[in-house]
Amino acid sequence: MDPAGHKYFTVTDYVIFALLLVASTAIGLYYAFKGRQRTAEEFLYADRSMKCLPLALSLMASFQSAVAIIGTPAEVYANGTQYWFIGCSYILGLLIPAHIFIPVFYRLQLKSVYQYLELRFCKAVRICGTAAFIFQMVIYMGVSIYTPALALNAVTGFHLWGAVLAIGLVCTLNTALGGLKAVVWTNVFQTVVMFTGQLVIIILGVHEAGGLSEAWAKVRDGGRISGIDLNPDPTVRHTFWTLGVGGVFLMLSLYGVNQAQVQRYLSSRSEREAKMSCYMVFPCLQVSLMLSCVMGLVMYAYYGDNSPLEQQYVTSKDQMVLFFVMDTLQNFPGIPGLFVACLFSTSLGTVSSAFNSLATVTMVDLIEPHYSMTEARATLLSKMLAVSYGIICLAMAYVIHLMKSSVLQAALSIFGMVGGPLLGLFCLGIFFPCANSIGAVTGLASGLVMSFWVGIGGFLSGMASSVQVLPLNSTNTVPDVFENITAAPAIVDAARPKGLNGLYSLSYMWYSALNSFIVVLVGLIISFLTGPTKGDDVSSGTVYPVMTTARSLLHKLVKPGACCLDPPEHLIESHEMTGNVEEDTDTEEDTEVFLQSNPESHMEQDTNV
Ligand SMILES: CC(C)(CO)[C@@H](O)C(=O)NCCC(=O)O
Ligand code: NA
Repeated sequence: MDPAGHKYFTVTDYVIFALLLVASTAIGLYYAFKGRQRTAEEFLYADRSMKCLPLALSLMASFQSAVAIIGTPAEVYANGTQYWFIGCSYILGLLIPAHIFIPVFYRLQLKSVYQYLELRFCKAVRICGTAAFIFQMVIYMGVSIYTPALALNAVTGFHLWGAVLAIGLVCTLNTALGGLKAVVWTNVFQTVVMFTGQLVIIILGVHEAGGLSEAWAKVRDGGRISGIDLNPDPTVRHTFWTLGVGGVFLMLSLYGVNQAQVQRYLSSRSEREAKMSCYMVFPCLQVSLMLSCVMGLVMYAYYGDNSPLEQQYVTSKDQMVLFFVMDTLQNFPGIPGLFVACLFSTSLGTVSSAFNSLATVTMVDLIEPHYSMTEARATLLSKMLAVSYGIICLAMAYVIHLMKSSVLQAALSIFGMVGGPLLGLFCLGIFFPCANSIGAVTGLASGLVMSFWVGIGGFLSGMASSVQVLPLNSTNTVPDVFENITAAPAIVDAARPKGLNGLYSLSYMWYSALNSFIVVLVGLIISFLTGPTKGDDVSSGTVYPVMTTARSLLHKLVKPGACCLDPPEHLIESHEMTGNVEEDTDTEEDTEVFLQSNPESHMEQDTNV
């Protein structure tokens, strides 16, 4: 360690790190030459030929970046394992996309998820949705590129913008040259690196902390193992309700209606395969959550309350994990390099997946409907788009550099603030046949206004209150302007936020639920005032038949197996119309329910798109 507290990489570390970047680029190049990417369909949808295991890993990689690897342990170190309860939200957060969103989107054979909005409402709604998505992803990219670079810079003195540029360059190359197939396969590789890196660090870390039983005793005595917190107060940052229920809406906005994910569902060989991949995300996400939470515990077992932040080795809690690795595992050559590779790897995957989806929506939703062009032209343009977004996101990283906040909360807040209203918009279309276009646009606008009002209000009032109060009793809270004061319950009771401040101190985990609810509510009210859409006027296949499905499910519970033994005639017919019979030999039961409820709709499908 030098006087500035920097710890340095050895040659082995550099070699391992460099290998990661080279391997990621090589996979991109391989698919670039193998697939040739002659058509935009191939570039953006991998010719709709993907299998479910690589897709599942890739689905996970989209929204799992260095932010989670660095932010989660820091959260657990500071506030205990309460955050782990977000794992409960994965159940509904993945079941609902698999059984509601995937069937609707897959059968419409969409080119982008925003095309749904035009089919269901009108072109204006589609453009608003696309714009909101681009905005969300560009900010999120800034966070996920910047996070690993900053940590690396703070701890090893590695050049900050050098690291940012390296990520940007590798991802841009990958996306521009390789297309979706390359992105998916690099994602698979990166996920493996991520799991390996975390696992190795945990094992060695436990060893350094004095063995398993010693480590366990320390975290238990330090109060880091949290029991379930059932406090219904929505302003408490992390409780079972904010995480387990609020988290469902967060998950839906990511895994249900986000283009990056829907594009992966659509690229699979069959609807069944798409659903399976969504199911398979569940264990992968749980393992990943477990590893990052355990990492936080290991860090606590090693440092106790005497954190590197307090000893001023690092300046923010998001730098702690990497510092921990460099501090304890420097004598294991290559291990710091492996961990840095793991950090960069996860962010690389996220960024390539985002670039690819951004290029897709810009092409499909903003350019194609207005200008017609040849296939070759279109492919070239999608590649140029990937490059342009690369540059914009680098600029965004600089903006994030200027803001100082906890990266995990920043990323999840962005998902809730922009992803929440988008989720609301899709729910309005899918579940409420009466909603009309005016309602949809006004609803989306209200949701966005609400979200920025509460989000920015919360940010500012959090900043104000962190100046006044917080007599830190050294241990379990680390000051952080982006976090609500509710992190320290004792203080909150004394100064309970009132009026608007009550709204501002809403836990960021509720943002997605609140904002999507506002969109649906306002959307319905305006639709009724301006003349609700009549049932027959809704494009077929764009509404999920909630009541029919519920009734059929109920019926099946009473008479189990009835419909499986004796499928009605029209069911088989309509099945053929969807065009993927060869894959769907044993479709699950609820699919049949859905088909049964509106068999005609699928016949018109092809002419519709
Ligand atoms: C999306 C969740 C919440 C799913 O666990 C998780 O991946 C996460 O916390 N992501 C943070 C953002 C990121 O890692 O880039
Ligand atoms: Na990732």
